Parts: sequence; C-alpha cells; structure tokens
Amino acid sequence: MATIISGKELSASMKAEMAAAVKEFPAKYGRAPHLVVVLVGDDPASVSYVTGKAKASAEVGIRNTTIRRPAETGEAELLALIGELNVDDGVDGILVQLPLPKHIDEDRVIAAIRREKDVDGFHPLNVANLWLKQPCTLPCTPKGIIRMLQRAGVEIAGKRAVVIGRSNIVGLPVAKLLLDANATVTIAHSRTRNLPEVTREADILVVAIGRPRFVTADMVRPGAVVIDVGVNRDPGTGKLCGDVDYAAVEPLASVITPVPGGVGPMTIACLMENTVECFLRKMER
Ligand SMILES: Nc1nc(=O)c2c([nH]1)NC[C@@H]1CN(c3ccc(C(=O)N[C@@H](CCC(=O)O)C(=O)O)cc3)C=[N+]21
Repeated sequence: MATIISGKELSASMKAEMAAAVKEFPAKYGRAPHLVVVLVGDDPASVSYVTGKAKASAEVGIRNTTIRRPAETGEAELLALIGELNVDDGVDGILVQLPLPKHIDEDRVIAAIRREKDVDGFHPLNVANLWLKQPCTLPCTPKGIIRMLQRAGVEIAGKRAVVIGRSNIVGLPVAKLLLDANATVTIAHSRTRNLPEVTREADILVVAIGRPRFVTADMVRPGAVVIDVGVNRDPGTGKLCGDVDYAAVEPLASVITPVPGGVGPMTIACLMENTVECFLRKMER
C-alpha cells in the first residue's frame, strides 16, 4: 500500500495561500497580476487546459485574458501579437499554449516572449539559467514534481532517480532539478536498451513518456517512489490515464502520484506561482 500524493489537495492549499497574498496586491501595488494565455486553433485538449488555467487564475485572484486565434494564423501574426504583449505594462505573464499548428515554429515563438514574462520557463535564457544554477523561472511541471516530493517527505539526496522521457518541457528540466537536489540521475527514453532493468534501479521513478500505462509492475523496484506525469486518453474508455499502470504498480510503490489529481493540478498551481513571481519582480524593480 503506497502513500498517495494528492496533487489536487496540495495545489488547492498552494492556491489558497497565494489567494490570501494576492488579495493585498491592489492596495499595495495598484492592481492584481495579469496572465495572458494565447491559444492558436481549437484542439479540444488545449481548449480544456486553457480553461483550467483561467479557472485557477480566478481562484487565486489573478486577472486572466485568454486570446484565441484561428488555426490558420500565420507565424508573423502570432509574433506581432507577442510583441504587443511584451511591451504592454499591464501584462505580467504570457503563456502560448503548446503544441502550436505545424506551420508555426514553436522555438521561434517561445524565444519571442520577453524573458521577464515567460511564466512557463521555456525561454532560452530561462533554460540556460536553470542549467547554470542562476536565478530563473522554473518550468511548471518539474517545479510541481519537486514540490510533491518535498510534501511527501521524500529524501532526494543520495538517491537513484530515473526519468523516462527527455523533453525540454519535463524530462530534461526535472532531471536537472533532481541532480541539483543531489540525486544520481539517469535519463531513459524510447531508445534505452533493457529499460525495465534500468528503471528497476530507481528509488525515484519519474515517468513522462506519453504512453498510456507504459510502466508495469516488473519495471518498478519494491518501495520505489513513482511520479506519473502522463496525461493520456485511455484508448478504450476515453478516460484520462497516466503513463503508469496504476493498479499494478501502486501496491509495490512506497509513494505514488495518481492521474488525474496528481502532477497536472500541480503544474497549474506552479503556473500561478510563476505569474505572481513575475508580477512581484516587476513591481519591486
Ligand atoms: N505553454 C504550455 N504550458 C503548459 O503548461 C502546457 C502546454 N503548453 N501544453 C499542454 C501541457 C499539458 N498541461 C497540463 C496541465 C494541467 C493538467 C491537469 O490539470 N490535469 C488534470 C485533469 C484535467 C482533465 O480532466 O482534463 C489532472 O491531471 O488531474 C494537465 C495537463 C500543461 N501544458
């Protein structure tokens, strides 16, 4: 029987704490923080994520503007919109929802966001500063994962951590944060040979590979801490499911995160935190 880390509960307490602080901002700074979310196209998953971000903003007292553009929007047009938001003093955070339509270069769009307003922590200068251990905006999902480990009282230093997945958004930055917390880190991926053998070495297993129920019981060391970053639709039921076969793995893990109600809500809470941090850095400059 594993301890289940509820991202739902932990994110709710983070949001409540932020709301109490943000309530004082209009009197202190003249206004509330303002997050602008840009959504290009109408992918249903993206629409639902963007709605989640607006809902969380309301809970915390952050002003949220969601700008929607048709899927055919040109890259130049999107870059022009970002340029306007960059120089708008009333905008503290800019998030461009990913993935973008194929005709738009995501890297170019991310790099166009003013670094001080990059609440995702995806801008090249934020990424560089993460790897140089300089002050930076941390990407929301990795930040949320570390928060969950801390909340569960998981000691990271000296442990073996295995991350499955090497994306810029989750795998690479979470590996860096675990390394900075003095874990011994392995980054595994689709081309890793003998993957079950590698993952069985893990005291802490972070799974961000994007395949429903990919991690089975034979891949997990008894007593391991298992963090499931997956957000998949079950091909059969259409329900949300993780990258971990939860029913099979939960009985042998010491600590595990569920899907839904795990890493996802923590990502959103950390996005709110990053928005508040960008706002405060600006106001205190
Ligand atoms: N620029 C950008 N920043 C992102 O942070 C970003 C993005 N693009 N593109 C897509 C991914 C995905 N993502 C999720 C956030 C919350 C949940 C979440 O809260 N999930 C709930 C369930 C939600 C539901 O029921 O659909 C849960 O796991 O309990 C899921 C996924 C942020 N992303």
